[in-house]
This record gives sequence, structure tokens and C-alpha cells, in this order.
Amino acid sequence: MMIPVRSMPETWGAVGSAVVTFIFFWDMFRRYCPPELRRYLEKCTTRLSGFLNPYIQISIHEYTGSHLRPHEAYNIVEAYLSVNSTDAKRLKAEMAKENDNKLMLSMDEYEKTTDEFNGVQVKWISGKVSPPPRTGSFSYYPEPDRRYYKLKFHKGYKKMITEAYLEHVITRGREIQARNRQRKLYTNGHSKSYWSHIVFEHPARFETLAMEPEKKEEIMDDLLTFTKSKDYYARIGKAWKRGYLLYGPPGTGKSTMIAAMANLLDYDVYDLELTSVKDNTELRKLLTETTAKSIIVIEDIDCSLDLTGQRKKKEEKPADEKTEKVEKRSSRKEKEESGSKVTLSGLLNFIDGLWSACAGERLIVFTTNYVDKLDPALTRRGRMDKHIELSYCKYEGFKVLAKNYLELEAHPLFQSVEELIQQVQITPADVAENLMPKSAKEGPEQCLRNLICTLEETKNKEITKCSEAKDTETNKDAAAPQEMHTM
Ligand SMILES: Nc1ncnc2c1ncn2[C@@H]1O[C@H](COP(=O)(O)OP(=O)(O)OP(=O)(O)O)[C@@H](O)[C@H]1O
Ligand SMILES: [Mg+2]
Repeated sequence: MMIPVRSMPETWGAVGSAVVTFIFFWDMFRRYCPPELRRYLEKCTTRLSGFLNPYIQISIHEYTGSHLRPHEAYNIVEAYLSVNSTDAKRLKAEMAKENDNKLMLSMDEYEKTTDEFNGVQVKWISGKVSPPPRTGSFSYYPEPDRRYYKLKFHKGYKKMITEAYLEHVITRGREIQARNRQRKLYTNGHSKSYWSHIVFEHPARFETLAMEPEKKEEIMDDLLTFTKSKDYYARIGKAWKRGYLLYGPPGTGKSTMIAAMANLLDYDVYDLELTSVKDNTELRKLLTETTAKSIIVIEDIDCSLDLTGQRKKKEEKPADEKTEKVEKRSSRKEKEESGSKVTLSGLLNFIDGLWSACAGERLIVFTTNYVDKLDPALTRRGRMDKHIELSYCKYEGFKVLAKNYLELEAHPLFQSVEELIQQVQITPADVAENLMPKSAKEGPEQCLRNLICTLEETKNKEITKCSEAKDTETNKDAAAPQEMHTM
């Protein structure tokens, strides 16, 4: 018996007519089938395909909404996959977002990679779609393609993947983003948009800070513990923030320490100039605009809160501190009543109340030269968690500065410095100034001699001041009985 064998053109012809027949019947069905039945059949088909396909797919698009806002989740996943797409073969390199100095690798379009979490394998797929054609307008610049990532996993692990795994991706992705980005120093008062920023590149580190080593260790420990305490703060029901009050004479390293803090924690810095803030509403807006992982700094809080429009010069020490304090209070009260300026209560309200509404780790740091001038409401415990005194330079501090500036760890002249530095009050800024070579000819020894000279001069000045003060005291004492006598 002969089996009829169809030629290629015959086969194609049969397939073609089957497709045409299917399209015809499908069209008839769509036109004349009652909508209820159609909906029911569509539901059944979706259910059937869901039943047959055991995988779940989650899409994360680059843009969201009709205004095409960038989707933060996409950037986080991109950062996560830049490190975790180990079996992807086609990668692309782009400049890291917010950092012009770093290349970031990510999966190229239509590439796949697998990731493992608690023994479960998931698949990441990258892709892109073309934007819909524009209607009504013409542009020479075509819209770019819209990229997306798809996460595919077995439906048996839905709970674990959508909860624990995605949380893991977000946490790791954010950490990678933080490592990649350039940190920023924000300042207010320059533009209408409130905060303007520049790249924050301050070389200060705790290691180069002149300070007793134990105190330094304690502060670093405190900061690092804070950054790891997300769960702890959540458990005790407290906002994840910490307040520091840095106080001490000018030139003792308060601002330098803030930079060292930011460098240690990889935080942005918001330098809040209170005198430029119009009122409490503006203050609230500024503070709620700050991002997580940041330090909000209010320098010279004693001057800033007395908002007379102009910041006092530090050198202008009040002739009569008491009168000044009273003036300050009354002027502050005026401002509070008129509501036209930032007030102490506005600031405190934010720290205590609104602050709690802002998620994410934030430090708030106040600095002052005169801690006893501050309103107790501002310094009470619970509001400022840690009070740190930065004081005059001691021998330990000098050794750090000598290492920084002269690359010296020991020198025969160190002994003279040690003896003198115990007897005088000199700020780390002044020590640093002396240790800086003034010309190319000045070597480390000359710098040390310059410092010794300054220390001796300061010591002599202090002795003269002391004896003058003693003389006036004795003169007063001597004059007193005479006056009494003449009465
Ligand atoms: N503890 C320190 N360790 C290292 N360098 C310091 C220290 N203190 C001051 N300096 C040096 O002195 C300079 C001035 O210090 P800084 O601006 O930090 O002082 P400050 O306490 O903030 O002063 P002010 O009260 O006037 O704001 C810094 O640039 C730094 O080089
Ligand atoms: Mg300062």
C-alpha cells in the first residue's frame, strides 16, 4: 500500500488555510458571542494557563505613571544585579547614577541571570519596550526605549520571594547604591528650591582627628551602633534618629568632626543655616525634604536661634552676658508671637514630633561655642542624645597632628612639646597652623620649633595675664579699707 507523501508547498498550504479558518472563526466568535460568555471563557483560559504554568513573574519598570517618573525600584534592582548577576554573559557599563567617577556594570538587554535565596532559585530577565507612538506632536528626538526587569520564580515560593527575598534585594541594592554614589553637601538659602548641593569631598577622618583615643573610639562606636540599630529602634517604637551636641571653643574641631562622621557613615550632610529660614513652615519643609542616611547640621545654634536677621560675629563677646541673654529671650519671644521667624519651639517641635514621621536614619548635630548659653529645652537628655566636648589640644592630640602634618611619630623635640602643652590652652587649629611648613625650606624640625615658640609665648602671655589679674585684685583689696576709712 502506498502512503501519500505531501510535498512542502502542500504542507504550507494546509497550515495556511488552517490559520485563516481559525482567524475567521475567532473573529466570528468575538463579534457574535455574548459578552458574558466571552468573559467567562477568557477567565477559564487564564486560569488554565495559570494552572499549567507554575511560574510567577514580577515586572519592575524603569518608569512609572503617565508622566514617566523614574521608578526607584528599578534603580535599586539595577544596583543589586550589578553585583549579583554572576552568570549573565552580556553586560553593559554605564556611569553610576549620581557619580561621574564610577562605572557600574549591569545586565545588557534581553539577558538572564539566576540568583539564589535560602536555597530557592529565581531568575532575573532584562528587557525593553518601545514607547507608544506619539499622537498629535512631532519631535526630532525619539523617546528612548523603556527598560524593565522581570523576576521569575516558582509559585510554591511566592510568600518567601515577595516578602523576604524582595526585602533582601532592596536592602542590598540600597547599600550598593550608597557605595556607588558621590555624597552631597546641601545648603539652604541660595535658591528658591530650598536646598542646593555640591559634591561632598572632605578629607577629615576620625583617624586624623586630634582627640583622646578613648573618646574617639567611644564616638565611633556610638555612631556605628546607631547605623546598625534599625530593628532596635523599631522594636522600642522610637524614630531612627540621634542627636549630637558638639561644644567647645572655636578651632577645636567641631566642624571637622561632623565631616569625619559623614565620611565614616557614608552620609550626606545638610548644613542648615537657620538665619536664612523664613519661618517655621519653611523650616518644616526643609527638614522633611532631607533624605535618609544624612546628617543635619545646625552650626552655632546659640547664634542661630537668636534670629535678628543677622548672625552675630563670634568675636563679639557680650559685654554683659546677662543682659544679652535677657535680650535674646525677649527677641525670641517676639518672633514666636509674630510667627514670622524660626523659633525655638518650631525647631523642638520638629525634632520631637514631625521628625518621627520621617523614615530612615538621620543624625542631627548642633554645634556651639557656649554650651551654657543654650536654652535647657534644647539640651535636655532625650533630645540631644550625646553631648561631646571638644577642647584644647593635649599631648595625644598633638601626636595625631604631628603624624598628619609632618609624618612624624617620634622626635626628640616631642618632650618639650609635651611639657609645654600641659601648661597652656592651645586649640588643635593653632597647633595645626604651626605644624604646617610656611615655605619649602621649612622641614619638620623647624615646624616643631615654631610650635614650641608659640607654646612658650602663650605660656608667658597667660602668666602675665594672671599676674595682672592678681595685681588688680590686690589693688582693689588695698583700696577697700581706705575707702571705708574716708567714709
Ligand atoms: N581636633 C582636631 N583635629 C584635627 N584638626 C583640627 C582639629 N580641630 C581643628 N582642626 C583644624 O583646624 C581647622 C578649624 O577647625 P574647625 O573648623 O573644625 O573648628 P570648629 O571647632 O568648628 O571652630 P568654630 O567653633 O569656629 O566653628 C580645621 O580645618 C582643622 O584643620
Ligand atoms: Mg565650626
